Amino acid sequence: MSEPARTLLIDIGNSRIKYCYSSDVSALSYLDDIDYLNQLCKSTSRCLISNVASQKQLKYITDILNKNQVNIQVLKTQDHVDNLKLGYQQPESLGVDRWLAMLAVKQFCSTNFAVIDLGTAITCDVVNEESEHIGGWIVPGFSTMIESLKAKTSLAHVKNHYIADDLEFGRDTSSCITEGCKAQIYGFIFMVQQQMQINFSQYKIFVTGGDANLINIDDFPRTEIVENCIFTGMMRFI
Ligand SMILES: Nc1ncnc2c1ncn2[C@@H]1O[C@H](COP(=O)(O)OP(=O)(O)OP(=O)(O)O)[C@@H](O)[C@H]1O
Ligand SMILES: CC(C)(CO)[C@@H](O)C(=O)NCCC(=O)O
Ligand SMILES: [K+]
Repeated sequence: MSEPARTLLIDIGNSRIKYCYSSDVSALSYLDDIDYLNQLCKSTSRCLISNVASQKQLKYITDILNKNQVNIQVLKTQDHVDNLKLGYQQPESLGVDRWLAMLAVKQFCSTNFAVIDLGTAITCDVVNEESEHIGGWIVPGFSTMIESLKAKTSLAHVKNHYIADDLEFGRDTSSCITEGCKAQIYGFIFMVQQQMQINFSQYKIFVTGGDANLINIDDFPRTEIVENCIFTGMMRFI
């Protein structure tokens, strides 16, 4: 029997490329060697792409897909999909990853919500019960904070291995950095919570992204982790 038709989903993130098939969005892998895409093309005829990296990066990937006769759809941020009204004056300038994360959460959440993506950048986007995107925040992500701290100080030589399960005060340079940057993320989430509390009587907060495992979610009421938000959002276009 031939394999069922399935679509390849590719998320070109700021620092790495992830992919999965529409048959199982939870089984995501990292495309560390882009040329491996030639292998992936053998089991698909269609591909959806979200890209927040460079056009050059996107072209490299679409060239491989075209060569393998895979049908490509590059997703672009659009206003008024699934009734979601974007808060930007120029909606198309809102990152497609942020838009897809909001569309993903809208699939299962009908109350006011904030979605926080802990990636290379950390973003927060707030959507009310009327499906209006109120706005959001963009700050450096965990690794980005550490890299910029090292670039601007004489801490460049410090190796950062240790990350505590719960938030701790550091007792050497390395743990002061990792725990301190973790504390920045805790602070960010607490501020999201405070603003949600001020604006809404009912709300939920969802956390996603590569660094979601850094925080202890039990420390935050009304907050839960949702994995693979971007791919779940992409499934809307299958
Ligand atoms: N091999 C890796 N490359 C990059 N980041 C990694 C890697 N392994 C773990 N990480 C962690 O994942 C975080 C990045 O998260 P994520 O993978 O969601 O980012 P991304 O690929 O840039 O996508 P996004 O566009 O969502 O930011 C980094 O801050 C880092 O701590
Ligand atoms: C903010 C990031 C870097 C987060 O990945 C991405 O969504 C992006 O490049 N966005 C474009 C700018 C914006 O969303 O306002
Ligand atoms: K992100």
